Amino acid sequence: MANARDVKRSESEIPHHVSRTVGFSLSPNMSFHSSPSSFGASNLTQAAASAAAKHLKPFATEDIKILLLENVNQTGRDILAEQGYQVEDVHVIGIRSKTKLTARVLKEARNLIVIGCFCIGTNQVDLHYAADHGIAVFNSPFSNSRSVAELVIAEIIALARQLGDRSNEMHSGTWNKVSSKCWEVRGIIGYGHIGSQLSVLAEAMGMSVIYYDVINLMAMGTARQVPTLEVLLAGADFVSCHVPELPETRNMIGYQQFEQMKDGGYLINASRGSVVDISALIQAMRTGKIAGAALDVYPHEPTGNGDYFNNNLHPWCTDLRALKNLILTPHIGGSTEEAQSAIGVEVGQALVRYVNEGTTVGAVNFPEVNLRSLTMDEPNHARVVFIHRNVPGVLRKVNEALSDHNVDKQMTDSRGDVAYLLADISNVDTVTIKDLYERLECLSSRIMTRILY
Ligand SMILES: NC(=O)c1ccc[n+]([C@@H]2O[C@H](COP(=O)([O-])OP(=O)(O)OC[C@H]3O[C@@H](n4cnc5c(N)ncnc54)[C@H](O)[C@@H]3O)[C@@H](O)[C@H]2O)c1
Ligand SMILES: O=C(O)CC[C@@H](O)C(=O)O
Repeated sequence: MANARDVKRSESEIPHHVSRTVGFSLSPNMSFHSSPSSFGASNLTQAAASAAAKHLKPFATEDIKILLLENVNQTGRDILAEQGYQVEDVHVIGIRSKTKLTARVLKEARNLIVIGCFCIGTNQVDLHYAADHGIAVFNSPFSNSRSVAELVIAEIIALARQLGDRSNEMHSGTWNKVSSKCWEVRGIIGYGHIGSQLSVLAEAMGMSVIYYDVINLMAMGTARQVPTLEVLLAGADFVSCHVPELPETRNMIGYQQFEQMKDGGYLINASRGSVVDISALIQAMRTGKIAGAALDVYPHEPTGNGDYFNNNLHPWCTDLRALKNLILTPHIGGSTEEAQSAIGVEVGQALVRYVNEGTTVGAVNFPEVNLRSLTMDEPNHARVVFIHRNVPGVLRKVNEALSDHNVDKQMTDSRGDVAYLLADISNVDTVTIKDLYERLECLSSRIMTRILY
């Protein structure tokens, strides 16, 4: 396939109103998606497969868009394309927490300009590689925080009263009315979007809240920040983890940390599976050091629903399943109708703004750059998006390239090695845009150029 990241559609393909008001990208020299050789190969096997496939066309196959990553062979592409499917390197990918977009995968997505993580966590994407290749990444930073906090509150009460075990016993026909080791609740931790939301709910229930965070954060209500993780572990009855997956948070709660917890304390992890050492948890629960735990996330999670703990993927599966007063949920912290709908709107809108207007507000790997939207009243205007290496002298060269145009407004910012420039120019036509595009593409600092008009 041709590298169509900067060459999206022939101008004649773009309806006039779309190119003007929505600003689909880009250059007037566009159009060639597949090299002639892509469709030229013919051998018997392929011809037979295509002929067989032709019989099976139950619907408008051209409505089906297929994303092929990781260098799928051209023969496969051809068979799918013959069906009328749109086999493309897509410009936009939407994922949740399971799809791993590593550098190896992203390398194959040659047209990709933006990734939408329809969730909070972005650890599944190589953010650095993406930024370095001009690919913006958006997420929804707090649309499911409330849902996670509510789940954790439910788990605190369920663990303190051993509700899971009592319910399981009743389901299997056993009446076991006990009050031993069943408590009213006191104390918790964590302090980002979710931790602070949890803090508010917990205080409303009469719990006293202490939290530990690597940065100083304003306490909600009467919550109190403690200076170290050790102090927190020694002081909390319920330890609830709400940190991102980072090298520093890997096995943040392990053998030593369980030792530092109160005798008969509880642990809840609804952040990422790498944060808690599962073997250490199993030992702490077996010895009675930990009276109960709730896990929503695991070191390795499946890509879809179905068999999980039965497949012996994890050496600790059987031990974990046998433990009493352990609540196991399948990564459902943020899975409520309200959260999913809000995430869909938030990330969907961010993607549209980025693709149509170049706005990076909310991006997790780019500097935040925004310009007032172009409107229908501004004919013959274009918006230049120039993503480039953050090195000296680039702006002078960009402004030289822009100097044939009237620059109405311009904004630039950098984040680490990558800088992002937006400029609105007027008095453009397809010839001058093409020329400008080519001049910008020739700059050695260029990562990606888009011109929206
Ligand atoms: N179970 C689910 O369905 C679900 C839903 C949403 C989010 N999550 C996970 O929860 C995580 C937290 O979400 P959030 O919205 O509260 O994130 P956030 O970024 O708002 O807060 C994270 C907090 O952790 C702190 N932190 C980072 N490293 C730390 C360390 N080493 N020690 C102590 N504190 C540290 C940060 O300073 C920050 O205040 C997300 O990254 C995501 O992985 C899970
Ligand atoms: O819905 C998901 O897949 C992820 C939920 C959660 O872990 C998040 O990061 O928002």
